[in-house]
Amino acid sequence: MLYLVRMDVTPPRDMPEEEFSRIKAREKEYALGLQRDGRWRHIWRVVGQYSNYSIFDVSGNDELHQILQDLPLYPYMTIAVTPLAAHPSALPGQ
Ligand SMILES: O=C(O)CC1=CCC(=O)O1
Repeated sequence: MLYLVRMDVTPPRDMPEEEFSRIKAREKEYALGLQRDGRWRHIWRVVGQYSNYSIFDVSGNDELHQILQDLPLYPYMTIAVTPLAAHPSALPGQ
C-alpha cells in the first residue's frame, strides 16, 4: 500500500545542538536504509519549512505505524498520513 506522509519537525528548544545533530544523523541512516529497501519511495523537503512529504510503500497501516514510531526524530514530529489508492485516469504503472 502507498501512503503520503507529511512530517513536521519541531526541534526541542532545550536540547544542545550536538545532541540534536546526533539524532539527525541517526534519522538519516534510518531513512536511507528504508529508501534502499524500497519502502521509503520518495522524500521531498517542503520549501521554507522544517517539513517533508514522503511516499511509503509498505504492507499496511501497522507496518507504517511501526516505521514512523521508530524514527529517531519521532518525539519531535507532527505526522499526517494519507493512504493512497489507484486513480482510474493514471497511466498503467504510474
Ligand atoms: O528533515 C526531515 O524532514 C526529517 C527527516 C526524515 C528523514 C530524515 O532523514 O529527516
